[in-house]
Amino acid sequence: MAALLSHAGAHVHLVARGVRLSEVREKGVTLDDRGNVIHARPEACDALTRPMDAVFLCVKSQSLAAAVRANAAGIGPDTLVIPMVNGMPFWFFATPEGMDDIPYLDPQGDLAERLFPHQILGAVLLMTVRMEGNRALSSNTPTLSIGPIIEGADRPRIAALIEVLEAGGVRVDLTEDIHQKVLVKLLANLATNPLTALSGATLEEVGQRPVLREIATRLATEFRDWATMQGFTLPDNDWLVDLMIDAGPFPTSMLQDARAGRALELDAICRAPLALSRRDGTDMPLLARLIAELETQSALPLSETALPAVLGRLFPDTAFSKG
Ligand SMILES: NC(=O)C1=CN([C@@H]2O[C@H](COP(=O)(O)OP(=O)(O)OC[C@H]3O[C@@H](n4cnc5c(N)ncnc54)[C@H](OP(=O)(O)O)[C@@H]3O)[C@@H](O)[C@H]2O)C=CC1
Ligand SMILES: CC(C)(CO)C(=O)C(=O)O
Repeated sequence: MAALLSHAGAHVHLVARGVRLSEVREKGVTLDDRGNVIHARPEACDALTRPMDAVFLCVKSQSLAAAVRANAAGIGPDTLVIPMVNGMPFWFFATPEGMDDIPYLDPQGDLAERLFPHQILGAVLLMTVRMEGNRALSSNTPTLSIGPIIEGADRPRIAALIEVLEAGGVRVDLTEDIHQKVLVKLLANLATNPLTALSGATLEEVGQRPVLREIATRLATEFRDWATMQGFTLPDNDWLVDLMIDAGPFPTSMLQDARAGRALELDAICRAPLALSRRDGTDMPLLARLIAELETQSALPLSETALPAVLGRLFPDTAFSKG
């Protein structure tokens, strides 16, 4: 994002730390989008020191609160704040009066304390990017749905932001229904990410292997049942299977994290939806068992030999583990 926006002429500050900060200071940033290489030199810093027009939060969901705390000086009362993260958003039940507490998403209240609902733009980013050294490798045109999360957002500021994004080559869809769009993405993430981190399967493999496809669609059904109760209409399981097959041999972001031994985004993608479902009187028993398995395994993803026994525990009532 920093490469695209700087390249289009915006004055971008890029916050980073450690080795990454030194690299960005020395070499700038490089985006390679299917062979189209963009190099740019945003202003690198270890924290923002004065209010920005807009702040994109591009960290993993579990790092959001710390990033906002460290960069509070960059967020004035009118700064637009765009959290570009997967998972259940901390702002989902915000009202003009403030943020509602969602388990796991803002444990110390940092986000609720520092951000006003009117300045937050919900976002769903469709982009498949991975870092290779200092280069970001992208395999699709970045597509961003953004939308205010409550009434009363600063429309002229949002229009100016969209102009900058589009000048950078980001396809932007300004939506009045960002809650719905976020849940559609979360349906895909919840049904596939934890399962791929456990099994090592790519999206295509989950769509093709009967036992994995069955688990993914059952997870989606559990989540859809909760969302339906909340008044949302989410796509059906055929949509999910098509998405997985169409994605090809793509390792989800959570599988990439598992392979690299990094922390998984389990709070936002799994634990928070499960807690909400229980709070609202429903449950997601299969998701609960999957979380428990992920929590107890010492190394992820599992080997092909270890996998059947674990899949058997997910479905104690059937012989699915043989699939
Ligand atoms: N990659 C993708 O294609 C997509 C990702 N997403 C979502 O976007 C979000 C970000 O993912 P992604 O970009 O892949 O994650 P990465 O882990 O690649 O990047 C996050 C970066 O944030 C840095 N960081 C974390 N906290 C701070 C801080 N306080 N100050 C400065 N830097 C910080 C990390 O630095 P360090 O290395 O020092 O820890 C790391 O470089 C996730 O929610 C992901 O699910 C959504 C759609 C697509
Ligand atoms: C591709 C997709 C939708 C898979 O759930 C994703 O967002 C991810 O890998 O995190």
